[in-house]
Amino acid sequence: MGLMSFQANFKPPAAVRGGIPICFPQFGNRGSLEQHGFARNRMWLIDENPPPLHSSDSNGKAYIDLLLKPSEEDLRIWPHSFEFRLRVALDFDGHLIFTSRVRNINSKPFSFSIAYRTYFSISDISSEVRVEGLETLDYLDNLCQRERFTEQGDALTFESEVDRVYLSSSDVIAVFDHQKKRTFLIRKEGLPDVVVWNPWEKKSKAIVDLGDEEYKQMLCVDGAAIEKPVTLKPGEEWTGRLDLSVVASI
Ligand SMILES: O=P(O)(O)OC[C@H]1O[C@@H](O)[C@H](O)[C@@H](O)[C@@H]1O
Repeated sequence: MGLMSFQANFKPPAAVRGGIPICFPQFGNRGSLEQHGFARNRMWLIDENPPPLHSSDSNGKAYIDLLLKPSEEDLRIWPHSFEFRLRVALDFDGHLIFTSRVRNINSKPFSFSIAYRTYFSISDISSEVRVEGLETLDYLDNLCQRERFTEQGDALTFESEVDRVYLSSSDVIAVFDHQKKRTFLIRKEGLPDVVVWNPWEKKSKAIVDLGDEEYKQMLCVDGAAIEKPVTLKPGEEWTGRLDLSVVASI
């Protein structure tokens, strides 16, 4: 379901162009950190003994638990101690489920943004793909200095670069691919916003780890919490969940 660029660079600390990098604790350049925050550029540890999750997050699934804690260097640029636990699970029906838990282990509150940057592999962005679930929503357009607009169309189709944050969406979004006769379903909890990004022709040429033509076969649709950052008091924990699946469509 996911796209991995043929030009992707797998050498840390660069983020990988494809898959599902996690943008945390900042989205884009809305803060002083590197673009999309540092989490996607770090090595996560395998969490051998995570605090228990709800049984529905484990039963009948294959899963791995990952853990990110800030390094000394991270704390210098973002002085907030946290534990970010991520469970990546696959169930028998092919649902890929990401359960994130961010805990404040500091003595002061902090706020963060998060997005699961999800690269979907599609047949052809300009003729075969539409996104449903964003109709009538307000969005911030990154191509117009984050100005706020309201989505007018019935479903979102694509004919040029798109870089938007849709606000307060429903918890199910669908990406239809007519040629491949399949639909990606994005179900989310705790993630009110949805980012839609495709760099289109000109910008793709400027992105070194994306082939010049690869924008045609990719679409990013990210479950996210951006407009209203999440604030955690000392000891508090936030949970967010993203469930991705594919169904056949006509
Ligand atoms: O190249 P990156 O860091 O993965 O980001 C890709 C794009 O992600 C979008 O969400 C940003 O609004 C763009 O500005 C950015 O170019």
